[in-house]
Amino acid sequence: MPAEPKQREDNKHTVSPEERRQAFKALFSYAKPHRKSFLGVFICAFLAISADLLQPFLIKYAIDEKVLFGAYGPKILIGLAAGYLLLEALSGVFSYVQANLLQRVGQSIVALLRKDLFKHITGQSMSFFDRNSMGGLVTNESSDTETINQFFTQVLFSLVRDGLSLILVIVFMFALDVRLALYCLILFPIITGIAVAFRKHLRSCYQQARSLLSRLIAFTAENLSGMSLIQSFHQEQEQEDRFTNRNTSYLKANLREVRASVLFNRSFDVLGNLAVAFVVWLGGFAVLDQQIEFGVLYAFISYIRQFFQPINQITQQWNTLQSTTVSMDRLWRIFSTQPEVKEPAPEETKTLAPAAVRGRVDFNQVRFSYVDGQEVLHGLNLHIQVGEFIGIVGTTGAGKSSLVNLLARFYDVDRGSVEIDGTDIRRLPQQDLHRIVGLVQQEPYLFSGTIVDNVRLFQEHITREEVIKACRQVGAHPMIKRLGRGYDTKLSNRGSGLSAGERQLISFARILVFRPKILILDEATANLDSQTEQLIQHALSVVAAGRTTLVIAHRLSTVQHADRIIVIDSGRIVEAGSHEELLQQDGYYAELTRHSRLQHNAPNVRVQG
Ligand SMILES: Nc1ncnc2c1ncn2[C@@H]1O[C@H](COP(=O)(O)OP(=O)(O)OP(=O)(O)O)[C@@H](O)[C@H]1O
Repeated sequence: MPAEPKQREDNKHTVSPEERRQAFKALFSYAKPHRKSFLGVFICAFLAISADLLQPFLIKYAIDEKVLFGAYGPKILIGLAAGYLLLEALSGVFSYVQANLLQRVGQSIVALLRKDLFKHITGQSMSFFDRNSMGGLVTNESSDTETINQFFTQVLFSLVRDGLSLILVIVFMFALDVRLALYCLILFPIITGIAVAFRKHLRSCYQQARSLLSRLIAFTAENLSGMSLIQSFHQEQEQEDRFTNRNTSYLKANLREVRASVLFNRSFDVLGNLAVAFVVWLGGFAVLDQQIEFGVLYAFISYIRQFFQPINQITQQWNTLQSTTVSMDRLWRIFSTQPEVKEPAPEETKTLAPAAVRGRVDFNQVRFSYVDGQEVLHGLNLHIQVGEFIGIVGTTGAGKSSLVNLLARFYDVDRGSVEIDGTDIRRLPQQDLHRIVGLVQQEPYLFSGTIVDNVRLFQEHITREEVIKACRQVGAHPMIKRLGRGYDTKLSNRGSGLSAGERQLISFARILVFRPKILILDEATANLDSQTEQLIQHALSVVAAGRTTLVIAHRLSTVQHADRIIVIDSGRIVEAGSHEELLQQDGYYAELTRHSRLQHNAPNVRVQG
């Protein structure tokens, strides 16, 4: 299978208008299954607004027909009062139903979006995680999806509800008096002009505040993860000063935003009162001239007040629309990234039943680079027999991890191939490959959960007994028994309560439980005391039995008994053979051994790395 050329997307890639259109189209596809609920929301909104707007009409009727002055006796008056209360109640009920329905739809959409995003991110290749920071992805998963919720529950809804409300107010005003309504419409472009101008200023305040907040969060996150460094170099005061600078800038930006917002809202109120005065002045003359009735004027004054509210609401959504666009761009960039490591095409796929795999591994003329033009492995050949124990040594940056990363298919080779039992691993479904190749990382990752959960990785079909048996075999049982609640002890924060050696033992037990035919071990660099060292050596011999094993060794003692030791230097295998053979050759490996002995003056010789 020929290697495909690398297509790595640029981190700073900007979203084109066409891509944005597609992004919004994709977003609306999430809303599609909720069409009926949206229709329900809009019907409820329409009914609530209508009930609201009918109230001034009732009062107008009561004034103009002299009901308020006892013209028809108390019965009609009571009837009108009851009608008014009924309209108020209906408006309340429909608003309540509409708000609930809308929140339910918005939350359901966002829950699904979050799920899809999580699935998409976990399906990405390692190169994706090289390019995207953890903090950024967490923001995408949490706040960007939340902004999308606001788009549905605020922006879209406001456009419809307030737009509808505005239209109905205008209709009611025309129904009352065409001339007065026309005068009022003159206000429309003035109000909109002011609102748009103000919003522009508000938007820039808002954007500035958001970007300062992002800076503050990034600074905090960076400091938390580098806390040990800060404390060991006594950098607390410097970091506090830098934090204070950022914090003060954010505070100022926030206050600026609040000032602009208050000014805008108060200006709108003043404008509203001026409009009322204008209507009272014009309408008052019309009442005096007996061109309109007093009730009409009363209703007009009520409507003119309601005229301002929706315009204000709609313009307020502008900020949310802005942040939705930014979030949408960010999410779209992730959703449109396809994993570089792809599943094989159906006609290329070869299934290897994990149980039937023997465990032969071949690296054939492998060339590989993380970044175009900077090759890390240069035409590397390595043929590993079934059940062979291979030690891989070499200085820092030699390419040891890169080699095993290719076998786990975290990345694909640029040229050449990696084969298991003679099958190119690019032809294997990834799920099968990951059952065949097991990995114990340099810093074993532990999830929040019990020891049992961590050994069986939350797979309920693996029994507790199997877990305990595996832990006994690797020698982790006594250590686990000493923990507060034994196998049910809850680990948190990546198992920070356990030592590096203990975490490694747990990850060895995982291997026994999942039984991969090929094992990759990136040995921990941490200094281990001799007792833990013995425990780990024993556990390694247990998990390596009957498996093809590749161990990246940072302590040469770990691989002294390996069937074969591979020495890698600058992306090439420079020596290969058993410990004794390599010492006899008196080449690079012998040099490494001498160097490590001199450096550490200890029986457990180490190589840099
Ligand atoms: N994710 C990455 N993106 C870009 N370059 C990388 C990446 N990982 C490793 N490299 C580079 O590839 C080269 C080989 O790195 P690799 O991690 O394979 O070395 P190593 O022998 O395992 O080193 P160590 O013993 O320090 O783990 C180095 O020059 C390194 O800087």
